Amino acid sequence: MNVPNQQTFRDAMACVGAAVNIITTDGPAGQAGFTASAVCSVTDSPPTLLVCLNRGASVWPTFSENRTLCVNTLCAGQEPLSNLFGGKTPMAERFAAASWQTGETGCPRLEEALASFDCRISQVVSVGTHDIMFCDIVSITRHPAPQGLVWFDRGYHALLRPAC
Ligand SMILES: NC(=O)C1=CN([C@@H]2O[C@H](COP(=O)(O)OP(=O)(O)OC[C@H]3O[C@@H](n4cnc5c(N)ncnc54)[C@H](O)[C@@H]3O)[C@@H](O)[C@H]2O)C=CC1
Ligand SMILES: Cc1cc2nc3c(=O)[nH]c(=O)nc-3n(C[C@H](O)[C@H](O)[C@H](O)COP(=O)(O)O)c2cc1C
Repeated sequence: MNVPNQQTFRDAMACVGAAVNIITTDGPAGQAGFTASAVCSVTDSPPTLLVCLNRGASVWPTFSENRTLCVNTLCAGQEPLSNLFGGKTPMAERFAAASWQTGETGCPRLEEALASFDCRISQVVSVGTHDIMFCDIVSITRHPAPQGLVWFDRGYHALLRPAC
């Protein structure tokens, strides 16, 4: 069997467009957030998302202990915020760059995100380098921004949507 190597996999995945999200948490282990494209709807009954987090990331212990998170889906114009949460920037600097509300779980909810999903982590499955966090959705907030944002071909692209 000819198993593709890491670079072949990444080159192929670069063609798979995905929404850009900032995943936040707050709780006994403190506040943390990171940028994620590996977010997916699992089922609507009960409403459930999954989020994949590299166990080598500095934020991993915080999410692992808090067991709550908020998925904040970004709109066009929020690329600089995505870069801050995707880099090596200190946590206080990441959060200082935007306005936040506190969700029902205590997690920071990004004002003006296209959609925010406030969640409790129900299960965690480790596969290779990543943890798959299955998330029960506690509440949803939406914002009528005119353009979505996708990560495609290693860059950001705005998506115009009809009024909703
Ligand atoms: N799922 C993940 O953990 C992702 C991590 N990233 C991070 O951002 C950096 C830059 O990404 P790109 O500019 O898109 O170029 P890239 O060539 O590093 O990655 C291309 C695509 O491969 C996938 N990918 C990259 N690293 C991965 C990983 N460790 N595990 C699973 N899938 C992965 C993603 O779909 C990504 O868009 C990556 O090297 C990685 O550190 C980016 C996207 C997803
Ligand atoms: C567009 C984009 C998408 C990303 N998607 C993921 C992801 O789905 N899962 C993940 O573990 N890391 C992802 N990353 C990398 C994390 O955002 C980054 O490792 C995180 O900020 C932790 O960095 P730190 O160790 O400096 O705190 C992504 C980065 C970018 C720029």
